[in-house]
Amino acid sequence: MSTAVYYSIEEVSKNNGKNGSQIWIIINNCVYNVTEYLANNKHPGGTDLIEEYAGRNATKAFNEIGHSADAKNLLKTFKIGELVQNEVPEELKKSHTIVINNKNKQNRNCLSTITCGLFH
Ligand code: HEM
Repeated sequence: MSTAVYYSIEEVSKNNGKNGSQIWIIINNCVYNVTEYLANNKHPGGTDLIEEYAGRNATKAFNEIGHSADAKNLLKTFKIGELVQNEVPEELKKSHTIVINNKNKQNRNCLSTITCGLFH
């Protein structure tokens, strides 16, 4: 059973940290809520670098820095959903698919898995 939640680019863009909104970012085809992470000043690269992508696609920036496996694992903990399929850029559809446990879901079915092209 799939528990994936899908967001449109438009919906993500509303969560840009302005007017008290949360801060969501897109990396690959997934949506992450980084509000708390930034509020607690936890990013080793600084808050500003991520804030620049608030409500937007940060895939290129995230990948180009060459983040560690630890950083990618941390990122997974912020996942709240995925982009609606017809909005996933073509080049990202080719990403390899991995299966991860989605710990953020309210759903008690903790074995339910979702796919996300996070790693190559
Ligand atoms: C929520 C998304 C992100 C998470 C969880 C994250 C996490 C991390 C972590 C754990 C590190 C320490 C080094 C490592 O383990 O690779 C790091 C470093 C860094 N990150 Fe991110 N990062 C995120 C997004 C971004 C974005 C969008 C940028 C944009 C350019 C960025 C730029 C950097 C830079 C420049 C460093 C190096 C800092 C230094 O060594 O002084 N990060 N990030």
